[in-house]
Amino acid sequence: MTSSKSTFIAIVPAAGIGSRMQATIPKQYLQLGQQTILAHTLDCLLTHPAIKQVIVALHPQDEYFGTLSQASHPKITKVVGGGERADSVLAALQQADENAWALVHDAARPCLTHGDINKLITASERFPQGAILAAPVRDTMKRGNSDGTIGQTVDRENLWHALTPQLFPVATLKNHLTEALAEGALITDEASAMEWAGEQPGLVAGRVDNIKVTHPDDLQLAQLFLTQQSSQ
Ligand SMILES: Nc1ccn([C@@H]2O[C@H](COP(=O)(O)OP(=O)(O)OP(=O)(O)O)[C@@H](O)[C@H]2O)c(=O)n1
Ligand SMILES: C[C@](O)(CO)[C@H](O)COP(=O)(O)O
Repeated sequence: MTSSKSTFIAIVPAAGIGSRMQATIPKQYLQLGQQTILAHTLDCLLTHPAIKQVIVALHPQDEYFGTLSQASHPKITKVVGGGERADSVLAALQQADENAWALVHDAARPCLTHGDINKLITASERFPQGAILAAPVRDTMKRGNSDGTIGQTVDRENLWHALTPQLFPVATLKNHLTEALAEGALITDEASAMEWAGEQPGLVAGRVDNIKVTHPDDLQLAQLFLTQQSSQ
């Protein structure tokens, strides 16, 4: 359980290639207004007063990070990421203070706000096993058949979109993630590693504009959200 005396670090998995974005460069380095997607994400984390360190996992052949003004920030630690997002997160956890709490946040989510970070940190005082930002599903959900037809309607009661940051104790997350990956478990977010180990992280309702830039049309949406945020 976090307290006002807890130490918080951020982990930013930024070692992906952004294949679904169909861009000529990794999507985290695409321009979003005045700076890149990753720069926006780092600015939010670097300026939050409770975050003491930001560990960024980079692709081994990354040739862009060094061009960011944030690269020389004293709070930044770089690590080499892995083949999957979970491997990149684990590489960062290896460099993290075992007594700290880690806010793991996708580089590809540049619209994160301090308000949502504060909400997650405050809520985690109620969730000793950690918690994640999430958004309740608002549409009727369908599971499709391979032929393109509707297979079934999925009950959307208590169905959430998992967002990031996801906040967990470094030592516990590192142990569970290591074991889950060694067992070949499918781990697409930090909470799934904790759930794999039998933990029950908390769900904290977050902003729906905290989108993950994944497909080409997400870029314009992220720009709109950032413009709206800066005018508030
Ligand atoms: N081996 C990987 C794969 C992904 N990521 C990071 O995890 C976040 C979420 O992953 P995703 O949106 O899937 O990014 P990509 O893997 O780059 O996208 P794609 O799946 O379209 O290739 C991104 O910030 C990405 O940089 C990472 O650090 N290491
Ligand atoms: C961590 C995450 O953003 C939560 O929704 C998501 O699982 C990342 O998935 P991706 O396929 O690695 O983008």
